[in-house]
Amino acid sequence: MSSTLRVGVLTTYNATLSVSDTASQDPAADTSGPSLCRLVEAEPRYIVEVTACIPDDHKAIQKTVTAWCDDLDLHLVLTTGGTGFGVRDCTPEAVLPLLDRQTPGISHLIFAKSIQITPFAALSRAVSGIRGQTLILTFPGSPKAVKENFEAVAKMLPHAIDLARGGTGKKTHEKMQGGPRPSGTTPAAVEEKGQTESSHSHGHEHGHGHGHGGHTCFHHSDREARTDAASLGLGTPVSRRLRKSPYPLIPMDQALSSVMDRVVPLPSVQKPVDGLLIGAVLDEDVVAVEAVPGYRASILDGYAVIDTDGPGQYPVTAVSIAAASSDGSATTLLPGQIARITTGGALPDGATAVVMVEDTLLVKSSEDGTREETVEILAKVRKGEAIREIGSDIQVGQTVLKKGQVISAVGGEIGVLASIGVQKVLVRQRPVVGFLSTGNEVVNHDNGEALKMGQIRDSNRPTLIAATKAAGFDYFDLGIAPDSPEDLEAAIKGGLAKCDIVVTTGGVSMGEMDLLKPILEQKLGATIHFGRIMMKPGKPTTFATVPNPNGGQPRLMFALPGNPVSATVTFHLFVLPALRKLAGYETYMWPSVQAAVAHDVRLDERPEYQRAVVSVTPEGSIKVQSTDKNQMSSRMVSMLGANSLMVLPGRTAERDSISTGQKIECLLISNLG
Ligand SMILES: Nc1nc2c(c(=O)[nH]1)N[C@H]1C(S)=C(S)[C@@H](COP(=O)(O)OP(=O)(O)OC[C@H]3O[C@@H](n4cnc5c(N)ncnc54)[C@H](O)[C@@H]3O)O[C@H]1N2
Ligand code: MOO
Ligand SMILES: [Mg+2]
Repeated sequence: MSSTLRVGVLTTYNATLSVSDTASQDPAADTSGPSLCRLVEAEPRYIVEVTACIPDDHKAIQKTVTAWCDDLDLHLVLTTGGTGFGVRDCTPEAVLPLLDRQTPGISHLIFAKSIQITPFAALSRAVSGIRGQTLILTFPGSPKAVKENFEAVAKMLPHAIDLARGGTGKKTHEKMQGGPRPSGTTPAAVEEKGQTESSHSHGHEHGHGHGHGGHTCFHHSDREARTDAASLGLGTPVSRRLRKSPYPLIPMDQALSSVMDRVVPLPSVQKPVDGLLIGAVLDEDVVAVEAVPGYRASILDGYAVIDTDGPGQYPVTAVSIAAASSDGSATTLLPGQIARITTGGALPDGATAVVMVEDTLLVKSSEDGTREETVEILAKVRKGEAIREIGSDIQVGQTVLKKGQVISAVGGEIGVLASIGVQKVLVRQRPVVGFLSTGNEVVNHDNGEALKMGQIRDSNRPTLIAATKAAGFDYFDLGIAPDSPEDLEAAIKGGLAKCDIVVTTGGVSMGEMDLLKPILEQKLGATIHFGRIMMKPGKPTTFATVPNPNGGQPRLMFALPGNPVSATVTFHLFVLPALRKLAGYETYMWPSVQAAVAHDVRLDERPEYQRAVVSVTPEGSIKVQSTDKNQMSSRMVSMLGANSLMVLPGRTAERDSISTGQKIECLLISNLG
């Protein structure tokens, strides 16, 4: 069993609730999804890799659970919600047909524990089982029930997961037992012994004490018990929105590998050798089928000689000016003869060296004075001197370029390919990225009109498009979409049809107009791999994979935060490396240097990517300076002149700043200043 167990947490909610349904509910209460994530991640062996919050919809539940089991091959899928008696509660009905095998023992164990706490546990219709190698448990929709249910199975879960994946479960079992398992002890029996009493709260999926003096109600459905039941759903009244993000705050390195592990380089195509090839990554070794030079060529302007003739006066019997030979053959030099030759001219057969004109004297010219007839060779020359032999630059059969090599803008690769007559090469397709700005307040930066109260100019799209162009990638400008589900869905779908990556900015945080996450999950069938990162700026950065409307590899979707600096920084940290990997680059992350900070830097509680200028001092050391003391994510001026992002760790009790002169890692996102 791998050391980390990858978990998916699916929260379902009733999207048809009206505002009045929430009247008696405690809006500050936690939600079951985030509670479950916290419970799971309290155990270091688990990592919540994906979460989703979707309506109580049979098909939507099946789609998500199937994708998590079959595509993501998670170890464990936990659902919360939809297990009660409510008319819309359909999680068991959705999940049951997906199971290859049911695990009634686990369901009974949960039931046995829950019924000790409240008789209303009898109203849970939760199921559990295995699909492929993934264990699936369905929990009710209240945080308390979720806690009790999870605690009921917590000790046994790793063992169950191990068995579901074909393991023997021996290790886990021994660990649980504090030693090797005595033969004949069943996992269930072990579990019973290992259980601790969970707190006797009354929280269960069908109603309890919030605001109602402990009322319990048999017929209440799952949704009503979710006293916290706000949601991130579309069409859900703001009063019912989630008050805590259901997306776990994951560390940056996890977010980066979550993205990069899902980026598969694009297929390859034959492309002509020309300037459009710059930036492309070769997907084949290129072997020379022509030699360079293709004939014995002179390096100098002078005389082709036979070295053994030595210094002396010789008749000039032939001329070789660099040009194609009219009959395809070379002239022949006999001992005692020399030939006039220019740089690049073909050597006559028999010539063994070239003497430069500066090392000769004219002895006799023709009668009309136009031709050299006799020339004196002043110095001795060595055999082979000033001759480029056939293939001395590139031999036939030599591998000149390697698969994976980038066709640089410097010119070397194009030059070599051209010199050996290669007309087409196999290169990775270049990805295309689409940019969509979102927000009712956002207007085109160049519309020429004065801004109305509440409007802002779209700085994100021009910024990201410019950075994309500079990196040599193609893009589609998808314009601006207002904060309406229909407009956003249509604009993103348009982008997905023609772009390998779609990047949106705005609408990913906690506001009622922040619709990107629910649209991705509920309208586009996307799998959100993360929705929040422990970083500054860029906390709500969202990454999803979306089914490709044209078939093939899923599309990648980055829903970046709207704040301009957050959008720009996360674009550099995630999108450009993803584009480079898609394009086949083997090195796709930014290079970094250690630089001494030129001033004290205060640390934020979140690991921070501060905009900075890295430079080389006259003494040759590398220093770094923040661009701006006030590094707010809305202040685009903090990007001015930045060539680097300082990688600052989060503040700890031991360290709250970096002192002047201390070295810090800096990512180089542009040339050194
Ligand atoms: N209750 C909470 N509120 C916020 C949180 C949070 O955790 N809880 N996170 C904050 C953080 S951090 C960020 S970053 C932002 C992200 O906001 P959104 O991605 O939802 O973006 P919007 O709300 O649409 O816009 C934010 C900001 O950016 C301006 N904007 C949007 N698009 C553009 C554009 N194309 N060009 C220029 N400026 C743009 C927009 O007008 C807003 O001022 O959320 C915090 N809130
Ligand atoms: O994380 Mo946000 O991007 O700070 O403003
Ligand atoms: Mg917002």
